[in-house]
Amino acid sequence: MSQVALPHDAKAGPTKSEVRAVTLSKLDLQQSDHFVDVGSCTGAVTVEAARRVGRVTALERKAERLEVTEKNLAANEYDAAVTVRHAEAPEEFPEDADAAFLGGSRNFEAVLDRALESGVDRVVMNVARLEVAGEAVEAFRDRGVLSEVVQLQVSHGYELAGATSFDAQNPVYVVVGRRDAEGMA
Ligand SMILES: C[S@@+](CC[C@H](N)C(=O)[O-])C[C@H]1O[C@@H](n2cnc3c(N)ncnc32)[C@H](O)[C@@H]1O
Repeated sequence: MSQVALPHDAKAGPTKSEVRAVTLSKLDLQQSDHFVDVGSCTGAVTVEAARRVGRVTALERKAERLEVTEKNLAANEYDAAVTVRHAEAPEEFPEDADAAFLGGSRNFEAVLDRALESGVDRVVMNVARLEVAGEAVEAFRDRGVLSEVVQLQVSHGYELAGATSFDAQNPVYVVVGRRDAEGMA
């Protein structure tokens, strides 16, 4: 399938394609999964997941960003049944989810609790701010689901004086939780 198209922009997104690639591999999505994207914003992760699983629920607390999710979904091909909801999680978090991505950090401990109650066995949270990353790691560890913490730093090459130089993006912490976690590998 073609690359994800994101013709519509929103502040705070998108999760960059390289970061999405790692995030999705850690989520280990299966066709039978019901996947929940908390903080869908541009819908970049929603679209990627909708190409891998049978059902997706996208939650976004900001109405104008949820509209961007919807418009970008319309610009892409996917097979999943996708539900988009204007809600601040844990509100509206579905009761039969299998895997979840927390791209937004508001209420994240309550969201994590709800996700685990709902039956999620894979959950990934991406965090840019160091202190929040520390809190996220503790929250995952306290619930016995901390499996991995990956720090990603991506730089993109550009041409400079006939050679290649790099533009660095901010680091991202990818906190990976699994129900069967036995602590960090
Ligand atoms: C960094 S952006 C996520 C980017 C998104 N993954 C993308 O690719 O465009 C975080 C988003 O999460 C939303 N958000 C934060 N906490 C939330 C919550 N508890 N429930 C729903 N949305 C939330 C914010 O409004 C924001 O749009």
